[in-house]
Amino acid sequence: MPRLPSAASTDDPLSLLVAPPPDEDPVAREARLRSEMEARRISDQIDEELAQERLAARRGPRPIKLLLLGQSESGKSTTLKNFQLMASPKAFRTERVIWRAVIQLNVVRSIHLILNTISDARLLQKTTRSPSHTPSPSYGSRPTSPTVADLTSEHARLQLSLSPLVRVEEALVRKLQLSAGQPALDAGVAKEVALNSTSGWKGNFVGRVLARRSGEGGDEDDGIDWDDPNDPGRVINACGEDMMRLWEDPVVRELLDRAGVRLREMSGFFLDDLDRVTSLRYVPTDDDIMRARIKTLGVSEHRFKLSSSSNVLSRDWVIFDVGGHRSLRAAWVPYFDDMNAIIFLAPISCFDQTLEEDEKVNRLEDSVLLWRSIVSNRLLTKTNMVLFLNKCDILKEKLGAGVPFAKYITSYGKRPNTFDATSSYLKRKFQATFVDHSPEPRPFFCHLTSVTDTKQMSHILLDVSEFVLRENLSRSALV
Ligand SMILES: Nc1nc2c(ncn2[C@@H]2O[C@H](COP(=O)(O)OP(=O)(O)OP(=O)(O)O)[C@@H](O)[C@H]2O)c(=O)[nH]1
Ligand SMILES: [Mg+2]
Repeated sequence: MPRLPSAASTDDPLSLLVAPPPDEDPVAREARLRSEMEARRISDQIDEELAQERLAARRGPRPIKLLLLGQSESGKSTTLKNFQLMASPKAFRTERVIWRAVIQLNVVRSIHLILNTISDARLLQKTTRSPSHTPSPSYGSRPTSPTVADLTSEHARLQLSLSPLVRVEEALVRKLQLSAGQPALDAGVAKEVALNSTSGWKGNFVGRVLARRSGEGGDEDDGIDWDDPNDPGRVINACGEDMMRLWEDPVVRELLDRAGVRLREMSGFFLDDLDRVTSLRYVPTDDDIMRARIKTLGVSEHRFKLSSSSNVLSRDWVIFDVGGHRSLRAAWVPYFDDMNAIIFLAPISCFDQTLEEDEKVNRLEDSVLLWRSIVSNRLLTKTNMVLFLNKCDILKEKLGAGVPFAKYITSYGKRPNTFDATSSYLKRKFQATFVDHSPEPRPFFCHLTSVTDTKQMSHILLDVSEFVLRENLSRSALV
């Protein structure tokens, strides 16, 4: 068995070097022992100082922790994207390759919705012609559209020419879900593609793209391999003109209206940008990335440093993004402990919509109830609350198009159907809930937002960050 040399071992070069001289007299010996003791004292002192420094660095200024809450599609992940853009625009833009795939998926999903609506209408037309017809439950008691009869062979041609998009959709879903380490679902089965953000799908995706790029010498700037023969962008580009024809067709628009399919209000709507988005060399802009939609599963944690000219914000921040679907809300609770602030998003344009999870529940009502349960939660008594009354751009459009707010929110009564009046009314309602249900008095901090508007958000997020830091400082001064 091999033996380690002992301290006194004469063949250990280090022992030989530090050993006292064989002829050392008592005075020399005492001087040597004194200087060895002093050296040990200094060494111990240095060790102690290093240990203290390590401890202080570990304790550091604690990062500010921020949790994003709200129902599904309220704009949480979009708010996170704005924070990421503010903290590090360069890192944010390295992810354009992923968002390109997400936007392509959003586009082909919208086209499929249109094609399915046409197929349903044709089916309905056939069954209404048959003598034994009873109204289809999916169309309810809606009268048969006179425009169904206007569907021509050109529509049939478009349906056929756009059929390759089914495979493109499947390929995109597989690509994104495999990056997320999730089993790939059949694109037709999954109502909406959702990704488990805890598994770092963006990192996997970018990593694979970068690895392939370095192997094949692709484009250096945006991570997109323009020479990839399997790039879904090629089929999308080949179908581009027919997609535009389909979307701009008046008969198709009429069918969508009658079927209640309001594509412009849906998440991930890019059909008004088909010209650009289906071009062969399409690279998403920052604004496109804000509008791209992928549903969040699980909870993801994002760390970054914010800085400002005044250096007020130079702190580490950790932001937690969660899935807002009803089935995912129980996963929020473990994160309530030790949070400095919550940004709660309530999409106020949804006053005339119901939850995807439960079609009997009005979306705005769900937001108010959710807000009440968050502000009254005792675990969050010391947590600062920031409220974003979001999707103001869509609210303005809806009210401008004449959708009556009071029809859905009956307590609104006879007030004017304008953006100023409805948003002020909702702000008062949310504030009253906050004041009545908070266990302790807290400042009410609210913004009217359109979180897809990066310019507006850069100001709002600075304001929010300063508020959170200020409140955090005054709280720690009280402790
Ligand atoms: N026009 C407009 N669209 C918005 C706004 N806020 C969010 N969106 C869009 O709405 C969709 C849903 O937003 P997300 O940020 O993904 O919603 P979320 O709260 O993270 O949803 P879950 O992950 O399902 O919980 C995205 O396509 C966004 O681009 C807004 O203020 N205006
Ligand atoms: Mg999300």
